[in-house]
Order: sequence, then structure tokens, then C-alpha cells
Amino acid sequence: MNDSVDEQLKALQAALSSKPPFCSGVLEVLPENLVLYYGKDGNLGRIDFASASEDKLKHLTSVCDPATFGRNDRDVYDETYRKAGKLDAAYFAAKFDPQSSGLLDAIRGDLLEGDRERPIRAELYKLNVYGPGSFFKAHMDTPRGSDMFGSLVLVFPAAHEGGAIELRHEGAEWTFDSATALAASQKPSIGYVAFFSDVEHEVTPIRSGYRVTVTYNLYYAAESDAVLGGGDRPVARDPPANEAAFKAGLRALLEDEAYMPDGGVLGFGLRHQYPCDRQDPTKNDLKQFERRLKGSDAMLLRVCRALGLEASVQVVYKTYAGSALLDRVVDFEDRDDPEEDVVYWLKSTYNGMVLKSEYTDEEYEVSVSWVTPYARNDAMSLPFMTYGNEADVTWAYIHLCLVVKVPAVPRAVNV
Ligand SMILES: O=C(O)CCC(=O)C(=O)O
Ligand SMILES: [Fe+2]
Repeated sequence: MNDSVDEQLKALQAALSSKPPFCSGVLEVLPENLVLYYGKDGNLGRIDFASASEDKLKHLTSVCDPATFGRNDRDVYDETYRKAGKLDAAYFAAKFDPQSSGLLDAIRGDLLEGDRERPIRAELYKLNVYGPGSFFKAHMDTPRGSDMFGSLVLVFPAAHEGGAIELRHEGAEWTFDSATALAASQKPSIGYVAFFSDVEHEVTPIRSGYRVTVTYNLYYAAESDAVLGGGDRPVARDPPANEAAFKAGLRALLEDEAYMPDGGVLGFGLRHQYPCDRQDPTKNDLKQFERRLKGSDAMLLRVCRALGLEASVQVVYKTYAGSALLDRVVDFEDRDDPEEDVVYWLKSTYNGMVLKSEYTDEEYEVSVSWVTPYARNDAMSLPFMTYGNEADVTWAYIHLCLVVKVPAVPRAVNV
């Protein structure tokens, strides 16, 4: 590979990973939006976070249940992993509304990288109270539906120290210290952080005071049938800087006639994991994920389609005999004969193709030039999430990739 192609590929990788997979901030609100009502078993309360006394915060804490989390396929209570109180959505009502306050619009503009026409909705999930010494260690949020893409955490301005949210993804780490951000705000305000649910996050220990949060699950709204990636989007939009850079870079690469003159296949491991219905995996036709891609994964498909390239979401399975590329999700429970060679089974039942390996000279059926690294799904084990915020046997996360055909020269690339 010559130097300039190498540099172009690096620029593509940089454009795809330049935006953090979360957004956060402090939102000024009307004073009445700092009011929360709660109650359980006849034990009722109203708390105004503009002036919440310690007694009021202790009362709220006393009404909460101990918070559990999902470890493998079980909900467990373990104070070495999660120490906090929680109330389910039936037991509290907050005045603040993410939709009418404009917060959802801000999240769409930031987290969804300018995909402004995409309707999203926030579903109330839980109230959490973290008193001194409380925390929640690293986990991902359990998907609760195929259209769920993210999580939103609101932090009320009760005075506290500690309790920052740390987020980690693909080797990078970010922190949002809502306590400090809220303490600096003179006006009534709420802290917020929204992230893609497959991004690992944790709440660091609270050193003093009370950290009260309300969490929401974020979904692509059902009424949206807008097809991502088409060049026929109804409303013009200004692409964010990383999208413009990615598009220019990919076009330049394809216009270079010395690059893949006979054509070939480009592969991009997607940055995010996606909810997959584990109970009935065969209904997971990979095409449906096109509409649900998150952030820069959506941008990648949008740009490929805009350039007129043939691109499809695919999945790589790791087997003991190498990797197989497939255009659909596999139901391993359909495999009647465990003695049968799994690669042969994937090939004969699912049109799987053996991927060329960088490490061995084994025979292969497809050779992909990977621009970003791909993760393999393990064909041999069920994909339980080790640490989630809830145990769920229906939904699992799956790693996907985008496979893009590069035509032979002379090739026409849309502008
Ligand atoms: O309360 C928070 O700050 C985050 C809670 C959380 O991560 C969860 O409920 O999954
Ligand atoms: Fe979480």
C-alpha cells in the first residue's frame, strides 16, 4: 500500500471516530421543573431541588428500593457493584419533560450527528438516589427493544460532590462531572448526559450530599420511515464536519485509479453494538439495522449511499475454524448436529463466506480490506451481556460491519 493511500485510510478512520459517543451539559429550566413527586406504599413526598433539605433527601432515599443490575442473565443485588436506591417509573413523576424543554432536539443534533429530521422519543425508566458512598460500576445499558439506541440521565441540582459519569468506548474515556457543572450554575438548572447504550459507563462514588437522577431510554420513534443514507432526503441538511471530511476522503480514495483498479471490497467494523432479538434471531434480517444505525455508523452508510456505492450491513462470526462473513443473523439453536463442521453449516445453511485471514493461508471465499477493525460475534456462546443495568433474555447486543463494493476502474463516483 502506498503512503498516500495509507494516509487517506487514516483520515477516514479519524473522521469516523472524531465525535464522542455521548453529549452532556447543563440546561437552564423553569423553577417548577425542579419539582419531583414520589410515593410508595402510602409513603408520599414532594421535593423541590431548588431548596431540598437533607431531611427531604433522606425521606426520598427511604422510599427507594435497593437498585439491582443485570449480571449475565440474572438481576442481582450486589453492593460491591451498584450501591444506590431506585424507584421504578410507576412511583414518581417529575415536572421536567425532555421533549417540550427542547432537550431531545439538542440530543438529536449532537448525538445523532445532525440527523435533525429523525424523530426520537424518550421513555421514562427510573429514578436513582445516590447518597454518600453510593456508586454504580462499569456497565452497558441493556437494550429494551430493537429501536432503542441510547440512554439519557438527568441530574437534579441537589448539592453533592463526586458521582461523575465516566464513559468509555473503543479505548477512549470521557468524564461528565455534573456536580461541579451544576454548582457553577446560578440559575435553576438540570445536568444531562445522553449516550449510546452500548457505551460503557459508570458512576463514581458520591463523596458528600445526594445525587438524584432520572433515567430515560431513547428510541428512534416508530413513525419514522425515513430511509437512512438515501440521496433523496426531503430536507437539505448541513453535514457536520466529520461527515464532510469522510465523504471527501472516501471520494478521493475511489477517484485514485491506482487504488483497487480491479475493484474489491471495503469493510468497516461498526463503532456500536446493536440490539438483536435473541428469542428469534432469524427474524433479524440485517437490512433492518440500516434504519437503526447510531451516530457515525449512520453517517458511514449515508455517505456510501450518497456516493452511489453498494453497501450492506453484515456480520462476522468467529468459529474455531476461522471467521465467516454473513448477510444475516444466525440462529445457532437451529444446528441439529453439533458434530457437523460449523463453517460448513454456516456456508450451506446461511450462505456464509469464509473470510481471508491475515494470519493463516487457509482457503477463503471473500477478501475484505478493513478500513476500521471489526469485532467478531462468538458462534459458540450465547451473547449474554456480562454487566447490564437489567437482566434480559430477549435482547442481546451484536457486532456488525458495513461491507462496501468498490467497482473496477473506470468508476463513476457521485459528487
Ligand atoms: O444514575 C445514573 O447516573 C446512571 C444510572 C445508570 O447508568 C443506569 O441506570 O443504567
Ligand atoms: Fe447505565
